[in-house]
Amino acid sequence: GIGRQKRHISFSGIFQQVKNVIDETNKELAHRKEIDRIMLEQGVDGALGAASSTFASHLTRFLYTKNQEKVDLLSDKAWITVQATKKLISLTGMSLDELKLHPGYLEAWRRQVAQSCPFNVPSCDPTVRFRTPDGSCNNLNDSSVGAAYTRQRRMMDNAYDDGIDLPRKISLTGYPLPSSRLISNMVHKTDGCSLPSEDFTVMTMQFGQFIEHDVISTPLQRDVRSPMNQATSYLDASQVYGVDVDEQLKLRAGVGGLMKITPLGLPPPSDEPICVQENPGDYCMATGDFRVNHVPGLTVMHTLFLRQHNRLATGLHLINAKWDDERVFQETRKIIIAIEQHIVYNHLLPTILNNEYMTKYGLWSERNGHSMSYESDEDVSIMMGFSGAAMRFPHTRIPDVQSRVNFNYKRRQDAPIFSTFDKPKFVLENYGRAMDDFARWLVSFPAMKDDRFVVDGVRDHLFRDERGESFDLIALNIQRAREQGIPPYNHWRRLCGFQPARFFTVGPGGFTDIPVDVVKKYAMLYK
Ligand code: HEM
Ligand SMILES: [Ca+2]
Repeated sequence: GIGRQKRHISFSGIFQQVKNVIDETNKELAHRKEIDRIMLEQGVDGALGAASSTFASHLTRFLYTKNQEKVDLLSDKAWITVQATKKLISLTGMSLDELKLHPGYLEAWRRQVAQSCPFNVPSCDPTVRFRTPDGSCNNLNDSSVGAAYTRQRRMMDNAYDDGIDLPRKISLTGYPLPSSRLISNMVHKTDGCSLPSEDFTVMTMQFGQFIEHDVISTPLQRDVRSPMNQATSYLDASQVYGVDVDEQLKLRAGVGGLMKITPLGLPPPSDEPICVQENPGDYCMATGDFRVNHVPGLTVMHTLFLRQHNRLATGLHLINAKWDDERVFQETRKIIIAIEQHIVYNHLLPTILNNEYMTKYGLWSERNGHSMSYESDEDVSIMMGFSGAAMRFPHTRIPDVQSRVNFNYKRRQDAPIFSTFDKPKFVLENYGRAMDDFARWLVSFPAMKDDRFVVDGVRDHLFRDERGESFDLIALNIQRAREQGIPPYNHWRRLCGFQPARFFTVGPGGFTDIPVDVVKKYAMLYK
């Protein structure tokens, strides 16, 4: 039909067609931006931003856009790519797969889109001693892989309803998917069943969130469904130091390799105050990652690493008097990164993977010396299934409270977790000594069990405001996966070499790794 005819047009014809759709889409983008500008001037978006207790602003604190200019530029290009693809599909009558395989369109597309791509491939000096701030040049074969502000990747095709950018709304049966909140209520509500772990302290949760912020930071990108990562994908303490030279310089003291720290030993104030300041003297803290103020326990982790940096730098400078600020800073940073990696591999991962898998995948550190293993053809960039789903599993480890434990571990004072979100007043209490109290809690009280139950403090009362309205973290997780086109359960089973589940039963042909009571719930939820 039409598709076949069109495939025979000349290359210059194809080139012109691609050019036209891109030009047209550029014009549409300019128009949309003009509308946005007018809305902002008239206060529609502005009103949301100004009222700091609104849900919208709470949510944007968690999925915050760090470098608006950079993210906007990249999002615009991504938006144009998506919209122009849709236009080409309707213009040519070809399917997405046919277009992708068509040599003429592919070539015309590459030439024109690549030309306007704002991303430069970094050039690398293989002799430098230290990691770059943004993670580039770690892999000399592919210098931008894993760098900040590059794309997240997929393990398999996306599962958008239209294969391009439409969030998943329809199940395989053609019926609408159940509401995320309903799933959360039926499967993840504790009903008093959420038990403390018998093996692990709150620190396993808190250190987990801390290192998650080292490797993942998905910005809110309007209209574009293929997220980028604002963090470096490497475990390189970018949540401590930032992801570019400018960020690092802002956080550094400029002498002796030290980082800025207040006289009370706390992180310095941020010039972007995205936290809730309630008491006089409250201030939002600045670290390499903007999420530092989310809960007191997380602020503790940032403070620990900051103090440890300055402690090491002071010592290194003492024994290497000739080293300048830069040298002391970089040598210290290198040690801090090694410490963090050591804890991840030898202490955190074994709380998640059993001995068999730790050994099978060679995850333990060497007992002596260091490992020289490096796989340059391994793509280290964060996978969307990881940021959007798998790495969120420790949400089940979150306790309902954030607690202070006194110096002799005798008294404990609980604050409901929902009362602490984004409020630095908790750690600032008592001239910052409350930080120690929260730290003692992290290492002396249990995290919650790794099960399907999630405490009400984040499942019912996330960002609860004065009117008692709130979010549900688990419903957000489920919804986010649908928005990001993360493939459904059976796709992952196939990818892992298992048969897909065909019936709501346990055993052959059904679910094999989910308890029968949960399978019954799924049978009620899904067609
Ligand atoms: C105090 C405890 C925690 C709270 C209040 C919290 C809250 C949140 C919120 C509100 C989001 C954004 C949800 C969305 O709209 O998609 C989020 C995302 C996420 N959380 Fe948590 N979380 C906590 C602990 C953890 C822990 C312990 C881990 C893992 C070790 C974790 C892993 C993640 C990941 C991977 C994301 C996606 C981040 C991104 O793509 O930028 N969280 N969390
Ligand atoms: Ca990193």
